[in-house]
Amino acid sequence: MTAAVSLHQVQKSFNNAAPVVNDLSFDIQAGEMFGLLGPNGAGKSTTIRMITTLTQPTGGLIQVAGYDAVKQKSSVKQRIGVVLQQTSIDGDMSVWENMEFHGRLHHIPTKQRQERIDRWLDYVELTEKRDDKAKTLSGGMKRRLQIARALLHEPGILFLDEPTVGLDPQTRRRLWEIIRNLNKTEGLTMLLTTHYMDEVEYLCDRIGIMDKGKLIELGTLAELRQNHGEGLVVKQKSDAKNGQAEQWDYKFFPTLDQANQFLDTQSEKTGMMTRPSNLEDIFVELTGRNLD
Ligand SMILES: Nc1ncnc2c1ncn2[C@@H]1O[C@H](COP(=O)(O)OP(=O)(O)OP(=O)(O)O)[C@@H](O)[C@H]1O
Repeated sequence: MTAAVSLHQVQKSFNNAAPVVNDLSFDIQAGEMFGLLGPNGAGKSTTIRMITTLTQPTGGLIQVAGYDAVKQKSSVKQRIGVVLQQTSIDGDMSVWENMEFHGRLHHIPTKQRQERIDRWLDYVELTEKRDDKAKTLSGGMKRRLQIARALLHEPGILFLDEPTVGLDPQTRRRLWEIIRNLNKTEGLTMLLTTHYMDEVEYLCDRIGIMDKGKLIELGTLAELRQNHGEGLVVKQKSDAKNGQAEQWDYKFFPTLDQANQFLDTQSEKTGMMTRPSNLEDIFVELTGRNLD
């Protein structure tokens, strides 16, 4: 079976400097919701820009729906929808006009275009705003408009770069539901990048963790927890006096039971506790860093 997206030893350098994406290989299967997680500067946006044909890799092979992302750009573009951080909507055009303009760019015939505009505006709950100027929309509504617009030519694969960055928790939840439904109900294959752990935990079937241009971990959350340990003993290193941040030591155990047993054997338990491990613990373990 051909993967929906396939990267093989992909590399990207700017101006002959050290690569910002290095030897990156992974596949995304049709219907999968894949999350690329990493701190700022890890190379996530560059990766998504290469897969969506906006930036050319300096090495390796990228295939999307079986087409080469360098040599068969237009075939790739027809099959993908893209919502990047800097994707622009025209603030002086109405919501409907933004959709119409995009539909015309894709040469979608009039009747089909009107039907799809209605369908996707309804899907992202913007029908009531169709005649409002885009600049009057809230941040969450703008993001929903970008998603509706990216779906107008009915791509099979959707790319979302940091879809909920800068949005308040309630607005993020609402977007998550839309994104999840697009994958689970509409069957879209999706790649999203984020530096939010909860976003990945909630939405993604599989997770790739990137750091410094490299893929350092790949699997389902359950697999990552199994690999690193499902139980954790946490010990406070110093208290949070004088405005200092609390510092913690973590020790992974294969299961929570084993973490509990370890704690029982300790004569001095002050400042120690056990809990199930999560993605953030694994990320810190792998990179020695917290995500901001
Ligand atoms: N056009 C460019 N020219 C030179 N360097 C670039 C260019 N685009 C990105 N970079 C560098 O590549 C590295 C990776 O950036 P990238 O935006 O891909 O990371 P990211 O993981 O998406 O982070 P963020 O969440 O901040 O966007 C950074 O060091 C960045 O400065």
